[in-house]
Amino acid sequence: MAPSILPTTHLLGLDLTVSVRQPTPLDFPISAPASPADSQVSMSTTTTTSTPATSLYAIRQTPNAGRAVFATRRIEANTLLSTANDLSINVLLRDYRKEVCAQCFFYDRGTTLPLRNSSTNLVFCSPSCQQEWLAQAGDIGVQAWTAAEKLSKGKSGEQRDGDYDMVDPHLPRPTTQDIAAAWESASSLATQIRLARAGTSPKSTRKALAAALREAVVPDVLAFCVSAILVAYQSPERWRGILDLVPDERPYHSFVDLAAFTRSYLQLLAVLPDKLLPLTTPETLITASSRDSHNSFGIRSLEDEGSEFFGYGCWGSASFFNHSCGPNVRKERVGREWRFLVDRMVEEGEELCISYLSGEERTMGSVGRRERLRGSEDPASPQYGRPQRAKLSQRRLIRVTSLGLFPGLEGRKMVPPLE
Ligand SMILES: C[S@@+](CC[C@H](N)C(=O)[O-])C[C@H]1O[C@@H](n2cnc3c(N)ncnc32)[C@H](O)[C@@H]1O
Repeated sequence: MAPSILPTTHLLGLDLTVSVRQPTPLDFPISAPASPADSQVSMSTTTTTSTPATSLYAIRQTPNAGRAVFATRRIEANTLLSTANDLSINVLLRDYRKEVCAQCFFYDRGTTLPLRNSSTNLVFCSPSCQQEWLAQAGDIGVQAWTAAEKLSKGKSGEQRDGDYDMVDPHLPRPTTQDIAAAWESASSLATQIRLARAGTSPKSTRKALAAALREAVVPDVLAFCVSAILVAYQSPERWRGILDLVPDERPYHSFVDLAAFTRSYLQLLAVLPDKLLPLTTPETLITASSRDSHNSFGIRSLEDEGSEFFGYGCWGSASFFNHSCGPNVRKERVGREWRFLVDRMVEEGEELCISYLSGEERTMGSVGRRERLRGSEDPASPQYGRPQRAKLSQRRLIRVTSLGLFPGLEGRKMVPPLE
């Protein structure tokens, strides 16, 4: 039966121009590099087609929308298709760190949660969530998050990079060459910091380390990088899941964004536990950004149509659904899991789609939705016409609101919801 591809495109009149990536085997070994990889600024760009363990659907290549999920038999309405419990890279926005449980993302309309871990500054809704988080993080995770928290808090209270928050979202996205050059230019400082950490350091290398620590911190970017490095270190299987996702070769939405990542890299090189240093590399961080960009799900409040955007995360197994504005699959977050349920009866061979939109976007007109789904308004850009996922980046959303492009939505409580 012929697959029904791009239902939304027709509904919205979108002119999507998404290139098809051929599935190829994974080429990125998970093991730590033998030596610091500061001169490697490449990312792994291959994807493979996973085989889900279900008789309900299969993932297949489509002519013009990459891989997609197709029903392999008739499925009744309200059938649970899959449960994604493989949260890997994720960020809980700093502004919400006292209000959202770091384990199950419970949120009670802005109430500060009762249990706080003093070294990481994370809060929990219950002792069991706290214990579960600690067990999953392990000693190395606690050490890494403690080090990041110290950096974010700074000696004189909270540090914020003003430029980062205020950047114009319409600035051009860095090209792949810009990205390679930025990471390359961080490499000599990185080498010095590594030498200083190894204790074989003349004064100049110790200075490099001190300089990295004096730079302004962007806590949410730092958290993204810590999370990525920990996934790469602790969960080879989940990291492979990340590698399997469709990459965005231009994941940084501005030069300020790119600089925040290279700076976070140097800062983390200066403070993370020794064991994590072999994976604290441009390759890890570029790979993480490139996969996160089109594959993250927003983590939102469960009430008020998800008006509170707490953060975002990658659930590798959930990232093969394409977007439709008339989806036949609905998604529900239950704690750290996503559940996908068929909304109406589907026939064998039908494409199973979710909506990438949420909150206010669901009630937007087609023009507004089309704008939200476009990666770029520049037809020359490879992002042009590409549907973008939720967060696409919380960083961008925060800036959009701070620039007042959504009048009345200023302030972090009113970040415009995207999914
Ligand atoms: C989360 S991934 C979905 C799975 C993806 N197609 C793959 O091959 O892995 C999101 C990406 O899929 C593509 N996509 C999703 N929905 C689409 C649609 N309705 N039409 C065309 N491309 C779509 C876009 O490239 C988007 O960036």
